[in-house]
Amino acid sequence: MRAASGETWRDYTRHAFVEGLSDGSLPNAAFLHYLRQDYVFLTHFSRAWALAVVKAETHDEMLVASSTVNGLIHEEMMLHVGVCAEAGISHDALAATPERPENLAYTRYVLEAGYSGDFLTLLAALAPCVMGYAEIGLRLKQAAHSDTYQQWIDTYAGDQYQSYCRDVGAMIDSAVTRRLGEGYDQLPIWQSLCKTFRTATELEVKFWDMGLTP
Ligand SMILES: Cc1ncc(CO)c(N)n1
Repeated sequence: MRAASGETWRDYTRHAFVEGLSDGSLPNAAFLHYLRQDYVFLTHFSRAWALAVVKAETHDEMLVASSTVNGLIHEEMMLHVGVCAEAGISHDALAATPERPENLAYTRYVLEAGYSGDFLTLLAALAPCVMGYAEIGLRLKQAAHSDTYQQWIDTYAGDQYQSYCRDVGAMIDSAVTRRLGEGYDQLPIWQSLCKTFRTATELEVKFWDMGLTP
């Protein structure tokens, strides 16, 4: 799916916002604005992963989907609450953040994939988020020339997040072959799943664009 998304994957994982996190040149106001939007994003994104629990077929799929829901709500969202609290933004203020249209477009796209699509369509819409941030986190950990955004980088490069990413990847692989068989990439449905993945990746690019325009 990543290979089929072409340039878009690079636009997402090498975005100017990401490079600003890496070298510390990202203005703090842009970072906090992004974090506030991302908190709202994660609220809806957790709901979309909860739909994956509902649409799963096996206990293994349910285990991975429910762990992801748990990680999003108990860990990733709490990181945002903590960083914002240090910057003087209360939990109430964070929850009251007005949602930007770019944010709304992305999360509702993913939720809609879950409401009207099957399990694989939902996973194709969810995958760029988890996979992309894990990839960005690892690269920045190796390349970062500044410690300004170290906590953010460490979160996504850390063992916990990387292990979520591996579990989700393995679960997607087995969910695809379970439903479509080994020759999955010869089927028309595969093209449609790749298109969903690519659209979600484009919406990640728009999310970073939004981050740069507080
Ligand atoms: C927009 C966006 N994509 C991916 C992640 C990773 O969970 C995130 N926190 N926010």
